[in-house]
Amino acid sequence: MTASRAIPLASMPKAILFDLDGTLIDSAPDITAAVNELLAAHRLPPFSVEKVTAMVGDGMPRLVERAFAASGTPLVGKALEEAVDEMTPIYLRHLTGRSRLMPGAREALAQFHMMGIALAVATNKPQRAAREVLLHFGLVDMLGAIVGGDAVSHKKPAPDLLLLALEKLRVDAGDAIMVGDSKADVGSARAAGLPAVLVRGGYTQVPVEELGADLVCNSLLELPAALQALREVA
Ligand SMILES: O=C(O)COP(=O)(O)O
Ligand SMILES: [Mg+2]
Repeated sequence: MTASRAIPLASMPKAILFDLDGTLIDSAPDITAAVNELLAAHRLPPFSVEKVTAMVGDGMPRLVERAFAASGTPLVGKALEEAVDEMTPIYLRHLTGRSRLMPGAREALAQFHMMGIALAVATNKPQRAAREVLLHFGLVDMLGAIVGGDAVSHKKPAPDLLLLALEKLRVDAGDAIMVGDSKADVGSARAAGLPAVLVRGGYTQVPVEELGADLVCNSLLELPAALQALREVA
């Protein structure tokens, strides 16, 4: 655990907002299967999980745009919109078969839930997809809100998703923290006025230490103790 800056927490937060892809779940293999099915329908060759992982983080429309661009057939305007529409049912067919919970995800959520902390997921993934994944892994009952990229006009790193989640939880930004894996998570947390915690092992292309988070954890297994320790020094 490394703190790059003192997290401004005098007490445990009233709410914790979690990113989904690369933070609570390792969904890159499913997302890759969806991308490759879409590309195959356009007679384009598949990409590796590593290659697709680098395209994830800014929502499904950007994923589709990046996949076609990387295939040497960039799409814009109506053609891109049509490809995104075509991707929607494909994406929904590849949500959980190859995905796993990240280490400590269930345990961390359960521990915070038991402590009475309100929990939400704020993800750039489409909302319906996010809900289905969380249902599959049996996490929905611990969550006070699930907000997805298509629920707002500006995805992370804009603050909109986090503010919507906080509104649903009825918690002020000053009483909450954001936990994620990438630049968009830190950006959205800064924009919404929340401390940002990053967890290693997600889908960032830039080392997490370089993203300006208040705290970096090796895994979600460390998170409950890390927050407790920060409270004790605050
Ligand atoms: O679907 C994406 O692009 C990323 O989703 P995330 O915000 O949960 O990381
Ligand atoms: Mg993520």
